[in-house]
Amino acid sequence: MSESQAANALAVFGGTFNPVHLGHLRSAIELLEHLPASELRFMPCSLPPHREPPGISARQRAAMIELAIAGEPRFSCDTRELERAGPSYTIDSLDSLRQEIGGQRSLILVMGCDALLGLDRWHRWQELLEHCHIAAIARPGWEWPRDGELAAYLESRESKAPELTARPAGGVHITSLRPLEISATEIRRLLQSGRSARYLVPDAVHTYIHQHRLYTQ
Ligand SMILES: Nc1ncnc2c1ncn2[C@@H]1O[C@H](COP(=O)(O)OP(=O)(O)OP(=O)(O)O)[C@@H](O)[C@H]1O
Ligand SMILES: O=C(O)c1ccc[n+]([C@@H]2O[C@H](COP(=O)([O-])O)[C@@H](O)[C@H]2O)c1
Repeated sequence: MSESQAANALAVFGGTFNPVHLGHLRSAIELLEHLPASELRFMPCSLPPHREPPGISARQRAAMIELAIAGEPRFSCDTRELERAGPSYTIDSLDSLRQEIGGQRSLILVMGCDALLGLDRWHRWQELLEHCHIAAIARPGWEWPRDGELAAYLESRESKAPELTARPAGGVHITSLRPLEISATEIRRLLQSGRSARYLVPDAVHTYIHQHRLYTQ
């Protein structure tokens, strides 16, 4: 594979993004440059398959992503999960992404290691790596799973970054990036208790949250 093909990898960062914050954004740019990928798409889910429905609409969560990424040409917001009814299963999105980009381009699903540790509870989880690679961001305190089916599955597919960009799918790469201990839960809690979430989210997201009176109850 040529260098230009390798640099053409597409990274997709799925999440509830309720709201998107600087932890997501900084990790995304560091990961994009580490892999490297030519573009990274944030893919907000509509109905999270595995947790309570977010209190605000998927359109509002996507609008905040659009505000957060404005001016960064390597980032975009992929709204395909907003167009589907029912739970936003990642396998369905990967199917649809493959139809869009074809079978040859490297496709890298990005997640935090907390999400990776629950991978064996995802819908049709053992098919995910037929469609994509996984790049997982190691967060402080994270440990590689020691035993069980998931541990063996991940270990047998562990790959270095250049292996992810050299083929379309099938590898698992775990990398430590600058740890920013920010969570959407903490942001919602701050706002619910009347405190400020400023400087944990981009200013434009902060303004949007206040204009739309989000997370106040
Ligand atoms: N500070 C962070 N640094 C790196 N990755 C993160 C960070 N926060 C969340 N992630 C990852 O981003 C993805 C989407 O996360 P999500 O939208 O649920 O954000 P969150 O902050 O974890 O939200 P919540 O607190 O509501 O669970 C997940 O794979 C998660 O592991
Ligand atoms: O497909 C599934 O069964 C599945 C189960 C749990 C989580 N996911 C996806 O994992 C991503 C991270 O989820 P979350 O809850 O950390 O925002 C998000 O894109 C979810 O849709 C997907």
